[in-house]
Amino acid sequence: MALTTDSIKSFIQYGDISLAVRRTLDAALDTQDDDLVTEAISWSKQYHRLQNNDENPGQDFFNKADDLITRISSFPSGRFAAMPLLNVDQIGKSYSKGNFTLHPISFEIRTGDILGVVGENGNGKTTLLSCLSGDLAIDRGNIIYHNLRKADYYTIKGHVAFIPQRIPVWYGMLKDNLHFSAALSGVKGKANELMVDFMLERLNLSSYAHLTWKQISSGYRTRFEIARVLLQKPSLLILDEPLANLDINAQQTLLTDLRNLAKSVRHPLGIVLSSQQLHEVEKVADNVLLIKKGKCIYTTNTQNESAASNAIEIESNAERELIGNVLGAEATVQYNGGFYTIVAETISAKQLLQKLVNAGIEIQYYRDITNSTKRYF
Ligand SMILES: Nc1ncnc2c1ncn2[C@@H]1O[C@H](COP(=O)(O)OP(=O)(O)OP(=O)(O)O)[C@@H](O)[C@H]1O
Repeated sequence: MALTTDSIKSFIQYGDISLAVRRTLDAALDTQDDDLVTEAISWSKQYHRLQNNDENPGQDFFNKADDLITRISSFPSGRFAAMPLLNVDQIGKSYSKGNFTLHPISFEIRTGDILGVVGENGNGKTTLLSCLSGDLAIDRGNIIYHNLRKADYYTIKGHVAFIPQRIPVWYGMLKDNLHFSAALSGVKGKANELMVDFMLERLNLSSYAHLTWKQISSGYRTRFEIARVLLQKPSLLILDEPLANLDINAQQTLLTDLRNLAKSVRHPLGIVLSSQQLHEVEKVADNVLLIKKGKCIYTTNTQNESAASNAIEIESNAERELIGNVLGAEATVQYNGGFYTIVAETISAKQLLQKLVNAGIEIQYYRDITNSTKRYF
């Protein structure tokens, strides 16, 4: 576990304590040593207590970190190996009412993969996700779930977890629902207590454990739902717009956590998530599908062959005419209400930026979108 513990040490060194705590919990779980997991949970609780009281961690906190890191690193590193999970071959779907059609689409997902599904409202993201989760029957094509012997509804449901955009109401306390969820997947007795405690800490829900659905915000309901389905150990986790109810920090935390969860040594999984937050999704996804009017018009897996020009996106108060004059015939400039999209075939994204800066144009925001789905939005 030397690699993992080295990164935890560096998070602590640079003050990224929250990240260090989350990674330590994951690494402790990967050791499968219950005592170590219990101690990591209590260390994490100490951190959250300090945070809630606006206090800085003291020496005892860092000593405990050293102790946990040393013990975790004495375990052999498990090896993550990507395995085929799902093959989606030319699937399509129409509804009995209305005109919408999801046109044939193909892709594959392996354990450890994150697939981002992006597109504007009403373009078919939820439809595609519901086909993958088994909630909607497909009209054509084939989905192969590699580690299932049968692909009937109940078997798929035991293997694929789907978190909808609007989290359904649950009854009773959050903690009891988690115990129930773990029990449904066969985790009983002490192991159930440990795993629920772990999940509450891991998703920073411990101080909400005794609250009900009505008493927590929509962002926390999303976190609760993630904790609940993870206790059922799915091999494919599908999340419909999970970022929608989260603040910007929580979005980053969730995406980094999903990245790590997918490649967990103990329980690797595939993840599919839909979102409007294109750039955020592109940062963590292995492949991004852009769906427009029910058609997959772009995937990042094929972009390397198709990106024949360079593109940047900038935010600037400069007039379009001035930008156009500075760049001349080498680039086309488009204004998209707030942003300029600039495309050029012969000059690189960096050179485009350089020219603008050299001409004294003030730029509030810049992004190289040469290989981004954003170009096709
Ligand atoms: N049960 C249904 N019967 C008929 N049409 C439907 C049904 N469900 C969805 N649609 C239509 O299918 C299209 C795609 O909807 P879908 O929810 O898949 O899009 P989306 O990209 O997820 O949108 P959003 O980002 O708003 O959630 C829409 O035009 C919607 O009206």
